[in-house]
Amino acid sequence: MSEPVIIAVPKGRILEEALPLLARVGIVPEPAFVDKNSRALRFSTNRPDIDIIRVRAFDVATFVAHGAAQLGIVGSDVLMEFDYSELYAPVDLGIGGCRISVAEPEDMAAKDDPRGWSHVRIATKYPHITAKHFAARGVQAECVKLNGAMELAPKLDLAPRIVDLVSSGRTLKENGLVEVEVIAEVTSRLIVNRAAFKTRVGEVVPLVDAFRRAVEDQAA
Ligand SMILES: Nc1ncnc2c1ncn2[C@@H]1O[C@H](COP(=O)(O)OP(=O)(O)OP(=O)(O)O)[C@@H](O)[C@H]1O
Ligand SMILES: O=P(O)(O)OC[C@H]1O[C@H](OP(=O)(O)OP(=O)(O)O)[C@H](O)[C@@H]1O
Repeated sequence: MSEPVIIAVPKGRILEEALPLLARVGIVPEPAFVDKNSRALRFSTNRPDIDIIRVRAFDVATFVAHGAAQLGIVGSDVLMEFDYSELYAPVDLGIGGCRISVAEPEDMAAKDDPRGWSHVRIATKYPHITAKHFAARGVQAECVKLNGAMELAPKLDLAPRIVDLVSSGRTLKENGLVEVEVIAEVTSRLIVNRAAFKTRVGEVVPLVDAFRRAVEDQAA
């Protein structure tokens, strides 16, 4: 038998929604996958031809782009940030819904006019998305790269504004910030390594179809 197809899934919040979706596709990981005490990173599934690896959200795209995994589940925010040409994203999975937005302190927003900005300093995990968003209207964005807790930046004078993911808005509110611009809506996508799509077509195409059907059945 050939090597199993590897599906990369993020270990963060998408995982909770990804597990029922995988089950609808007919893929059930071994019990260690959901065992918080397990330190394993690669897991077998009920399908001998499919293994799952659990990696950080940003790394899902890297593993799949380099062909270390053939498929992956990842937020469209990550795809926008990295823009890997080796990735094909054929299915919107309809999970992990949120948006990527610009936010600033409430008191600042009351007097601020985004149309007057010419240069902005932004704390973010997404410097590429941020720079592109502002460059499109001639605003220069100076980014301070953080990996989390961006909401702390304005009060601690690291940067007056942030670009981060927003879902319920609770994190912004509890940190005295308000959303001033939505950059993009975000959902999770199924991604496929372009080379694997050709070289392992017999394994990859039925899987992509199964994910597509699982999403359509859920929506119906
Ligand atoms: N508030 C949210 N609501 C819905 N989806 C979200 C939200 N925050 C993040 N996501 C989605 O989940 C993905 C992973 O989220 P997040 O980066 O918060 O996970 P994480 O476990 O903190 O990542 P890591 O620790 O690897 O940096 C994001 O890329 C995004 O697509
Ligand atoms: O609008 P809300 O519903 O409050 O969600 C937004 C929060 O969710 C994400 O963080 P996450 O909880 O994944 O933690 P992180 O900071 O470790 O990425 C994001 O970075 C925001 O902080």
